[in-house]
Amino acid sequence: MSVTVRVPAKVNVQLAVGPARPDGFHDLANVFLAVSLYDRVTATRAESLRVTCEGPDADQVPLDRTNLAARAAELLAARYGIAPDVHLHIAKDIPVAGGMAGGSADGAGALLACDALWGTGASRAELLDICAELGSDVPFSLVGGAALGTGRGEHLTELPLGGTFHWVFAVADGGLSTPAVYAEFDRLTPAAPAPAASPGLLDALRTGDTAALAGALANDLQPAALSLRPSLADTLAAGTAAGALAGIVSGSGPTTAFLVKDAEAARSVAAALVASGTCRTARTATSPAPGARIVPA
Ligand SMILES: C[C@](O)(CO)[C@H](O)COP(=O)(O)OP(=O)(O)OC[C@H]1O[C@@H](n2ccc(N)nc2=O)[C@H](O)[C@@H]1O
Ligand SMILES: Nc1ncnc2c1ncn2[C@@H]1O[C@H](COP(=O)(O)OP(=O)(O)OP(=O)(O)O)[C@@H](O)[C@H]1O
Repeated sequence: MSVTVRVPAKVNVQLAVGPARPDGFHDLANVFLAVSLYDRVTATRAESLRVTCEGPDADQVPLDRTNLAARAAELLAARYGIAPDVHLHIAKDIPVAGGMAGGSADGAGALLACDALWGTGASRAELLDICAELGSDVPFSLVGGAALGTGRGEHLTELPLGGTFHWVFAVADGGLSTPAVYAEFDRLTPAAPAPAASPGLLDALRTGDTAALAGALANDLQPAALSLRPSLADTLAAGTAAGALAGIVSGSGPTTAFLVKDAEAARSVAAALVASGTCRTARTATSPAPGARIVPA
């Protein structure tokens, strides 16, 4: 018997970052939006815990116990006093180390798949608790849609969304380390103010107003990502020159996200980005997208 779960990537439409806390994390006002790029995690009973991965970036994914999918299985099994004997297969479509929460998606996906496979019957609150232990972005991968993350991003308030948003993602060569980007933020921002969500941005999401959302996109980690990877400025310029309403570094980068008017604009901006030679590839996607869901057999 197998259980397959589909889990979306995310883009941060606002990422307000406060000063470093004593525990090394940063308080955030993190407005997450799930987008229609998905990983699939399949859990199958096995003799022992094993992870495999397929997809264009599969060679960059660790297959040992550091994989967030493996860690999710171990945490759930430990909580219920069972052996984490499961084969987790990841069909990876979300760019790796791209600031789109790909590893987090696999953690949330494995958790939901193992819960169903083992019949543990964990409550939603317990699953969210395990997600928060796995990583700051993991609870949102379970929930999907749109949400404001506070604390280190793990405390979620779901947000209403009034329409469909069209995106183009320019995938860069190589990844950026999330801790390195936060450390660069600390170096560049000696006195960061307390983070707060922008009322204008929340209104734009609620009313589905693409132009207003384009004007409100904001990522406090963008200067740090650009400092570590200056060539991202060329990608941002190429996307806006091609007709995107706005461009932004996605989370800790190096993927850049472009908000566009409609599906046709998405196709032409993606083609122009690839032709510009400033990215490895470009993907189109829409919001909203649902959180982690079991795929019917
Ligand atoms: C950049 C974002 O993707 C935006 O959603 C997240 O804030 C990062 O979330 P994540 O990858 O799930 O991060 P975690 O696995 O929890 O933490 C990895 C590292 O990122 C830094 N980190 C992460 C979240 C946070 N609020 N403050 C931080 O400083 C810390 O150095 C931490 O050791
Ligand atoms: N299932 C997984 N898929 C991809 N990377 C994983 C996974 N589990 C652990 N990792 C490790 O996590 C690192 C970050 O990968 P990931 O794709 O999650 O980055 P990200 O999208 O930038 O994350 P975030 O947006 O949450 O900061 C990888 O370099 C890899 O070593």
